[in-house]
Amino acid sequence: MTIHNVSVPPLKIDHYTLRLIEAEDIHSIHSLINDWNVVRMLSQVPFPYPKSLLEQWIDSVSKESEEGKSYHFTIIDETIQKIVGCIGLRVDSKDQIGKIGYWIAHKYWGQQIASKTLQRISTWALANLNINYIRATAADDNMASIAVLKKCGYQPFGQGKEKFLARATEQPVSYFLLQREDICPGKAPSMPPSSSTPKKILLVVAAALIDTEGRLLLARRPEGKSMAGMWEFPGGKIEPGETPEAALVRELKEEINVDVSQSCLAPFTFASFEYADFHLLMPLYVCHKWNNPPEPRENQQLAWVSAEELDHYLVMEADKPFIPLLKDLLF
Ligand SMILES: Nc1nc2c([nH]c(=O)n2[C@H]2C[C@H](O)[C@@H](COP(=O)(O)OP(=O)(O)OP(=O)(O)O)O2)c(=O)[nH]1
Ligand SMILES: [Mg+2]
Repeated sequence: MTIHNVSVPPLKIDHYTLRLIEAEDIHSIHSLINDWNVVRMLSQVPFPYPKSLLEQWIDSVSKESEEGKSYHFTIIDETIQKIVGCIGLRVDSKDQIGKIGYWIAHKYWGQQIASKTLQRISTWALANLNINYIRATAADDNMASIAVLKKCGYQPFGQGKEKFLARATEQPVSYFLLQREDICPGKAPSMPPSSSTPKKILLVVAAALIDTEGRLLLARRPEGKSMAGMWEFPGGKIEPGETPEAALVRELKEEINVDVSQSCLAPFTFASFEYADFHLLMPLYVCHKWNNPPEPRENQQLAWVSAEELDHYLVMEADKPFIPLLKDLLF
């Protein structure tokens, strides 16, 4: 599937840059991680940490990142041009979960590097990888890490015990989970649900563009939008005074540079779905004819998807009932 070809630009946050770990990083990383203060909080790392073992690890994670199985980054502080820690996650595509881990060198503790970079990588991962959740584990005596996870929106979801190699014992640990809904840019905290306050109805219009090979176009909500990383049908909100068809013609031009005429939009079905903050009412049109090949204008990924492939895409909750109908239409 196309969605595994993730390009990984260096990620920036304040004066920190996260870039994929490279073989040459070994000396800096080894001098920073081979420290009891750091290693005692990492379950998989022995102490002392032989350089040869680190070399093997860097080698294996470099291969894994080419295969889309894991993404491990060095954190560089640009003001001093030095590596200050590492952060990364392993992707479990079957369960659509990313398992995250990080450490910051002892001399750089107290600068909020972990929370800034955890926030950055979590937002990137949920928007760009084939995952729905990120899971983290912290030793119960790692108060700093637990505070970082909570600050970044991770929710505790259970406890257990894990072997910590450096301590040569099992340690009690807490598990944390971050869901896409926990990252919502610009969203005001929602009021507790109340059955007496009706939700605002949001009118949105969307299109299933179908090409001559019988595939339909999905777009991925880009980083910065709510529910980033979920796949949807191109379209958007109907503005006051607009007809749904006029809004869809406008949205298709704005989002994917496609010219369609209103007469080529055939009403297909609609979604009526209650989200936490609003009730979505969204007509879906089918369209077979347009000008200009679709191109992403909002930094979103686009994918032409066949009926067989549809189930592999994480579509917006409201769109799920469309899938069997569209499969019937495409076959
Ligand atoms: N376009 C689109 N929106 C959908 C789909 N399914 C679904 O739940 N939605 C929701 C997500 C959003 O809450 C809302 C549409 O918002 P949007 O962000 O696309 O709106 P827009 O294009 O006007 O963008 P913006 O200017 O507000 O950023 O409808 C879908 O298949 N397509
Ligand atoms: Mg839109």
